[in-house]
Amino acid sequence: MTTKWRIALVQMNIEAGNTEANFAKMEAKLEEAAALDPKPDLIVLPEMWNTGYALTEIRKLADPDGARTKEVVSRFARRHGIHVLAGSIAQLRGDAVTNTIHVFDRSGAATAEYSKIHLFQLMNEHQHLEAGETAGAFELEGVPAAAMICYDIRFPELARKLALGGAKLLLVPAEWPHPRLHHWRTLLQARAIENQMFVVSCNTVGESGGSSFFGHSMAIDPWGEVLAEAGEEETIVVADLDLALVDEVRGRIPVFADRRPSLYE
Ligand SMILES: O=C(O)CCC(=O)C(=O)O
Repeated sequence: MTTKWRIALVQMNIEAGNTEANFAKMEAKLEEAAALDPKPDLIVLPEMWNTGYALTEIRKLADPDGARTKEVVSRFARRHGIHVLAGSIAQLRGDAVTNTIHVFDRSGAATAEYSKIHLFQLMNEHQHLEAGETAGAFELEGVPAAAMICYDIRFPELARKLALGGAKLLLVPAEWPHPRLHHWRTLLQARAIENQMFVVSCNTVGESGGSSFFGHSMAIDPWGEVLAEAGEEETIVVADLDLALVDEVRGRIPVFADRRPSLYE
């Protein structure tokens, strides 16, 4: 199993409520990422890329059972032999809408699904979306990985649980606005340092519904070093990770062995 992973983060502007434009852009961005040389092993899309924060009409706009997303992204993954974490989408499930990630492997098979656990009240998510009920742990070609969505990163207990479950790589699609850039950077670095794992985040850019999304998609190593970070424009961020660093850092400062959970759990 290779420990070297090239990851591409699609930092894109989403047009709130315009699913056709967003699907077209997403497909174009996937092709652009696949054309990188060398080509990435994994492409990550941002949060709710199909609809943006068009929450008042979200039931009408959400992808029923994620069918359209699954068909398009699965076909792309298979054609290019690239893993895709299809950001999250607004997904219609019966009567409810969830904020859901789908993961596809190089053969195009859907290998994991995760719905945002913590809904962000400041942007009224709790009034329009249904929260997920399970944590997002999965494997990428034998690599233990995990996903959290945006506001989820404010909950260190969740990241710790995923790390204790073995995750070496945490993937974070987001739609995180100004003025909390310092929260975003600090929280992502903290999750990487305290859990001694890679944290890779993909944010959106642009203005919508009075919010301004700042980008700054990042790849952070288990030592807390920022390997790559975007500015505030549309771009594809590329990061080359060597997952062997996780075991090295965990061996150097044995945080997991030194835990005393009986005193604080
Ligand atoms: O926690 C924050 O400050 C931003 C979270 C957010 O925008 C979201 O979860 O959609």
